[in-house]
Amino acid sequence: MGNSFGTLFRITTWGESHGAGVGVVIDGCPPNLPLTAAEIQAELDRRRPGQSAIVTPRKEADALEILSGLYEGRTTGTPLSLLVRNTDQRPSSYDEMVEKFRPSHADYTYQTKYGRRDPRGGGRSSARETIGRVAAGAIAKKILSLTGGVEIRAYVAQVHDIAMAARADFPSLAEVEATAVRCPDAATAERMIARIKEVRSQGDSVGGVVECRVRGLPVGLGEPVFDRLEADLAKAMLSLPASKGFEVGSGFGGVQLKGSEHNDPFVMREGRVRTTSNRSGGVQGGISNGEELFFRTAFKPTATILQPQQTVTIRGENTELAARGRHDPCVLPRAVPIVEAMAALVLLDHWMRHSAQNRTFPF
Ligand SMILES: Cc1cc2nc3c(=O)[nH]c(=O)nc-3n(C[C@H](O)[C@H](O)[C@H](O)COP(=O)(O)O)c2cc1C
Repeated sequence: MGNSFGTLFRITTWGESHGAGVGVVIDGCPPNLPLTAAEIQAELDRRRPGQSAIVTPRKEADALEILSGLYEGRTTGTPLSLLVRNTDQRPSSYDEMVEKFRPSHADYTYQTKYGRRDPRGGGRSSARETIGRVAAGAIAKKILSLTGGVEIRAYVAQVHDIAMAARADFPSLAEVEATAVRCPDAATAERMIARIKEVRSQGDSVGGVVECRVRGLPVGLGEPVFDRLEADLAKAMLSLPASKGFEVGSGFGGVQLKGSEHNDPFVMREGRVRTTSNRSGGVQGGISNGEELFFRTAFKPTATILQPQQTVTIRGENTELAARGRHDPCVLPRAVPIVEAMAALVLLDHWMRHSAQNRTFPF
């Protein structure tokens, strides 16, 4: 229940923030894929805490161990089990949270639903859970790139009220990784970093928007009804901690246009059906149309802030909480590889479904 994602390329994540470790079991990975721990580690390093001055200082190497599913450097087609041990736990930072609910975090709802919870760092609600998603997503990304040259690029497009100008070309990975905030526009990135440092010094936090673009997708991924490509992407993105909004293509902005302004005209180009604009964001009728996939995910300001806030105890008493512990003043820079991983998981799963239905039989 609730800990698995996907249909043919299926993952189950496990583990808590301050338990022994976190990880993922991947079912359905094709056999014979060349794979090393180092390739997966590269993606985990983009997600890990302590990587820059604007993220949580928790010191975790997030060193990956592959426990199963790999033999002589290639996948075997059997379940892959990937593990990252927790090393820098300081559960005493969370003593107050045993009794007091952090406003806008998961404490109250978990406590009420289950009658008990692991208050050390949020337990399962901690973003440490996303390590398993990023590890599995690294494998999905590799398969997608080998299969059809699919490239997935997420980046921070907005922090608080600082937004980068819309960009026509596909940003390179080097541009995204060039600054600690992962915004490919260097001047905007500087302003974002300054804002994050400013709110952090006030014991406060800010949110923002991650944009994601995918090129090299074939026409045909997705379903016309419930499992529409954008519906599955929306679920993937809204399943991330702190995400609050999802839009594909023109999104909410599209409501300001008329149909005549919003439609993407078709044109024949180099023997292929293309569109001259992309307000659809690469999806029409729930199915990829071969244009660039484009979607945006909004993340709220980090819930745990170091200022005193009004709250309630588990015994129902009004009280105040000034949180301690190590927190991200803005989750956006670390959310980038997580968004890419979830996109890869959705796209590979739909690629496998599409292949199974449309390419298996000789009629
Ligand atoms: C990369 C990343 C890092 C996060 N770091 C923190 C953090 O340091 N402190 C915190 O309170 N929340 C953090 N969060 C968000 C919480 O996990 C999330 O707000 C909480 O689970 C409640 O879920 P909700 O905000 O979706 O309702 C982070 C989220 C992401 C994606």
